[in-house]
Amino acid sequence: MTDFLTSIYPWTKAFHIMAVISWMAGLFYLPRLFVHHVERSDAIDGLAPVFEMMEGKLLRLIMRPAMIATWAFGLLLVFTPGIVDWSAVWPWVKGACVLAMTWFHHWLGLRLKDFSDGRNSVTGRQFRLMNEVPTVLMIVIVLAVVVRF
Ligand code: HEM
Repeated sequence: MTDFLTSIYPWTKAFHIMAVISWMAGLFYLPRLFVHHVERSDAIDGLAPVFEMMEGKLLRLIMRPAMIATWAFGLLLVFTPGIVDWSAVWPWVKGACVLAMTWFHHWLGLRLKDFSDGRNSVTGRQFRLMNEVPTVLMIVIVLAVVVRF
């Protein structure tokens, strides 16, 4: 099994990176959609359900499968022999940031449910601030895996 994981390592990493790009695209865009949902949807009748449809499709059809694929390929990389040196700092930093990114994904899902239940209480400004969370985490993760401090 470990020989097999070693032989497919470049493929696993390639698909991990593709999944990461897709997941990140959604994590960056969904909070932006929420900003406009909060600030603009009262201006035009029928706009709020259009936002909800776009947000729901982004979350369910792109972000959720991409998050699952990121985790699946990432864990295959973890189990590939010789890839992760647990005595180094970077895997722990990356692990903590990845857990925070996963929490952020679920936080967005809860906010979407609030919108569909008509009880959103987060302001556009707060969504703008939260939009920085995946940016900061992404910077730390990429530095951790590439620079390997
Ligand atoms: C979801 C759980 C994740 C796990 C378990 C995981 C695990 C791993 C592992 C073990 C590697 C292999 C490092 C190597 O080949 O030397 C890797 C590579 C990589 N990961 Fe992740 N990762 C996860 C999520 C993420 C996220 C969220 C990002 C970006 C925001 C990311 C970006 C990368 C990049 C860019 C590489 C390639 C680094 C290189 O070329 O050496 N990963 N990941």
